[in-house]
Amino acid sequence: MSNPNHPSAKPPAKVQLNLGNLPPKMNPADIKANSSQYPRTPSRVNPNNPPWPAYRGYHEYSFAHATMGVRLPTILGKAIDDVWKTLNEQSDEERIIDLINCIHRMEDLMNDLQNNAKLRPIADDGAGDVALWNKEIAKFFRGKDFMNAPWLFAEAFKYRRLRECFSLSKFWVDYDVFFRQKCDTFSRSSQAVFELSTRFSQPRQADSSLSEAEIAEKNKLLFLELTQVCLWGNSTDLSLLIDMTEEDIKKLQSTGGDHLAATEKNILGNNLHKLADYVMTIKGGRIDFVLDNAGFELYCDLVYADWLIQSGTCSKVIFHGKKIAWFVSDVTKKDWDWLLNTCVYGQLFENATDGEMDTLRTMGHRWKQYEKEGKWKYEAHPFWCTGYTFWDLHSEAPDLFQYLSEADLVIFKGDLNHRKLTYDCHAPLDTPFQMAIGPLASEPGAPPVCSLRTIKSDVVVGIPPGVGEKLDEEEPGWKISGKYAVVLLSEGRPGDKPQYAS
Ligand SMILES: O=P(O)(O)OC[C@@]1(O)O[C@H](CO)[C@@H](O)[C@@H]1O
Repeated sequence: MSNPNHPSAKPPAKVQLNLGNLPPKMNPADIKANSSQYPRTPSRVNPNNPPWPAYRGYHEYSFAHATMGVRLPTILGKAIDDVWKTLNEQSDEERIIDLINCIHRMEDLMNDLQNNAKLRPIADDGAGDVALWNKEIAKFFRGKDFMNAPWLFAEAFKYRRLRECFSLSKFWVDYDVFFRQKCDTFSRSSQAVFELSTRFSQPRQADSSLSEAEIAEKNKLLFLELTQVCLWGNSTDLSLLIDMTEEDIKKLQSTGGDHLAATEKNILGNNLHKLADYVMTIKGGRIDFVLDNAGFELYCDLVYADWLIQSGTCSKVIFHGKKIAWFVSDVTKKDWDWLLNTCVYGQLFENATDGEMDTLRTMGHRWKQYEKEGKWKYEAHPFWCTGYTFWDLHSEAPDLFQYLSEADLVIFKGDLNHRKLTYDCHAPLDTPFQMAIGPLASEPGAPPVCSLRTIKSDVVVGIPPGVGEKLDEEEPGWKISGKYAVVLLSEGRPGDKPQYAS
């Protein structure tokens, strides 16, 4: 038997080798990204092991690290301030005490975040998504904490825990800690709001002097510009830009023609023209938006969707929003209603002229009419607020997949949706979009999918070789600045009948 106490069982003293002529060591991210075992074969892929290596909070080189360590506690701190503000406006003791308990639960969450606690099951608050959350935690994240679970799951988990702080209360179940901020960004966007309303409030008139070919060409050009308005409307999301001045916002939201021509250069993966060619073939169809941010971005989405209806491209537009307050600025039904009603009845913009206010009201009335007639529909499937990526949409939410498969096009807005489409992992920059989104491109019945995304976090795919590498050298912050974008299109398999495991 070997004796562990014998001197020969001790490890040898360290031998120092002089290795000055060997090539330098790769950093861990590069080792993983270059490894030949990626992408993982489908049977080895799961939420803790995406096709390429996951981003995790402890990866100091990634935006995940800054988010988990600094952004999330800051966002939660501001949310607690918001609740105190609400509490100070209350008079009923029972409601006050109930709200104080919500604050205590938020403080517990802050404590868990700051001390990197393990991810625990979601408390049974009676909501339909609890089983799905707890199944995922039990299967893939047992013993994982906020920093070593994949960033996407850990971050989504934080927002579901925040929901739990209120869903366990008696009076505050639907309280949205971000609602005040969301309304505020819209009211601070007056210049861009009126730039669009003064152009688009009047119903579209067909120009009888033009030939069909000329009308088609004009339509295409307008579509190209409106798509850019819709794309860049995403650059002012609240979670990154909370402390922006009015001037900063104006610069980002500039919607003029020259500005758009210049910004097309910043679309690094650019299927914009392919998208336009495809959309021009749709007549009286259905386009779905998987929404991102409330306020100004939603307003741009609505201007875009209004054109899709008026041009005859669509007879129906479906907007997919969130059931609960999510990632600070995501659209909920309350945000949707607020925007439509504020356009018609609001007095948000102190310096606006009566004429400008009229244009906003005209558009608001038309939009509400679309909703009444069923041309526009707001939906909120619970799957959008889970920790699953869209690689699991087909298997975990077959009803939603079936519904999306009936659309002529599904447009996913923003950074978070893009992360979910691509499994939020370290895929090479030139990975084709179809490959990066997996089943949502390859499953029978997969609809045509477009990602309109200003780049605000690490995962980037679908860009030509060499472009990202050059930016890495010249502008190391390019992946989080929101200055660059992608417009990527997957054709899907729309002709094929969806199939589900029995
Ligand atoms: O989805 P959006 O509004 O375009 O961007 C959201 C964002 O600012 O916050 C997310 C969560 O931290 C990141 O994916 C991204 O940086």
